[in-house]
Amino acid sequence: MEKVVIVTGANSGVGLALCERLLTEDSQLRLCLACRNMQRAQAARSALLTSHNNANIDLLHLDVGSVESVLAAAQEVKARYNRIDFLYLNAGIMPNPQIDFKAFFKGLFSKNVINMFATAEGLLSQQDRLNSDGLQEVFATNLFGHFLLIRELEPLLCGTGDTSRVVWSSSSNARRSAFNIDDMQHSSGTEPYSSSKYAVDLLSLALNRHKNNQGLFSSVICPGLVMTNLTYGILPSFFWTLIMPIMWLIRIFTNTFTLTPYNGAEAQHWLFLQKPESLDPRAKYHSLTSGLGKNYVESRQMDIDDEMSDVLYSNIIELEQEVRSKVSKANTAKYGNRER
Ligand SMILES: NC(=O)C1=CN([C@@H]2O[C@H](COP(=O)(O)OP(=O)(O)OC[C@H]3O[C@@H](n4cnc5c(N)ncnc54)[C@H](OP(=O)(O)O)[C@@H]3O)[C@@H](O)[C@H]2O)C=CC1
Ligand SMILES: CC(C)CCC[C@@H](C)[C@H]1CC[C@H]2C3=C(CC[C@]12C)[C@@]1(C)CCC(=O)[C@@H](C)[C@@H]1CC3
Repeated sequence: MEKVVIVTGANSGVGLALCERLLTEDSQLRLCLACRNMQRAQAARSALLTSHNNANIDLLHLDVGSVESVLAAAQEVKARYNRIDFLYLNAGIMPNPQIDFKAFFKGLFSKNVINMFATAEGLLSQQDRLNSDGLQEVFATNLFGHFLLIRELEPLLCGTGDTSRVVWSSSSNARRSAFNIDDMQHSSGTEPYSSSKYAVDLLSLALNRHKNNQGLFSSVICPGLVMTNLTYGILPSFFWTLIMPIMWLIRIFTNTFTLTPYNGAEAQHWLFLQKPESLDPRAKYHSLTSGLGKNYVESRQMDIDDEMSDVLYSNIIELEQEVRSKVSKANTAKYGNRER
């Protein structure tokens, strides 16, 4: 039977490279590119079809940062497919990143230098804002929209008789100290990216606890530092190209500088080939590239605990209920009590 695979944010970077790799692995796939911009999605589809001309590639309009878009996209998915084998939750943003150059130069001469390059700890801050649903944009995009999508697609992910998999794109930048359970959207901090990725780690653990018995398995990956639109938002692409030899040098010491989207998609590709029962719910699967350019995957234990992950799960379910009731009130105001 053909596998149904959905990839969010599939039109560029690691998501697009993953699609390419999955089609090379399994030419019978039914692959769905879930993107917010249909022109870019169409371009990605055309690019994939040039190397895989008989591939089954569908497009889906999905803005994970918008509740209305997630609900509409989920309806469309349920109309098109009767099960989902893999849901890659890859879309992500890091808006308005700022580098703390003072901390960078201080870090260069400290014994923590390798960790600094691998995790960017203490180097980056971002400016977040509220979106039109009244949610913090980074939280809404990197976490909540994807969670709502899973909830909407539960009939296709849970209890279909087969196992289904969700694979979250987290980061080695995820840090417990950037996350506050009393402010899960990170409305009053300066590290919304790190906070949202730490919340992803917690949520994946909770999903496994709540859904494994229904056949749904959740995993978390980090693609390493990859040259994509996300990193070109931190420093311009010409600068990254200029310092590429330095990056290859650093790779010898950290292995986390995967640098190309193809290398970055190693862990997502590897997970596609694994049996869900063999995976560790407390592990993050890292794409790594050695100094000699060899790709491999390493699982590392996440800094998470059951209690916090359970509290976050309940808080997010609560937020989901609030959001749903807002949507239903807005619909009643717009259409009256008529069936829609
Ligand atoms: N690059 C890196 O070094 C690292 C990346 N990651 C994670 O990997 C994932 C992929 O990022 P990467 O490939 O690097 O970056 P890109 O910016 O190249 O890709 C991000 C993708 O997500 C899409 N996207 C963003 N916001 C939304 C939205 N609201 N709805 C739907 N799609 C959206 C983008 O679409 P559009 O083209 O329309 O903007 C794009 O296709 C992210 O989750 C990122 O956090 C983790 C660690 C390191
Ligand atoms: C290498 C150069 C000489 C100088 C680059 C300094 C910084 C801009 C980078 C050092 C570590 C990088 C890093 C990220 C962004 C760019 C750096 C801060 C990430 C935060 C990008 C997104 C992620 O999710 C992380 C895994 C990256 C961790 C390392």
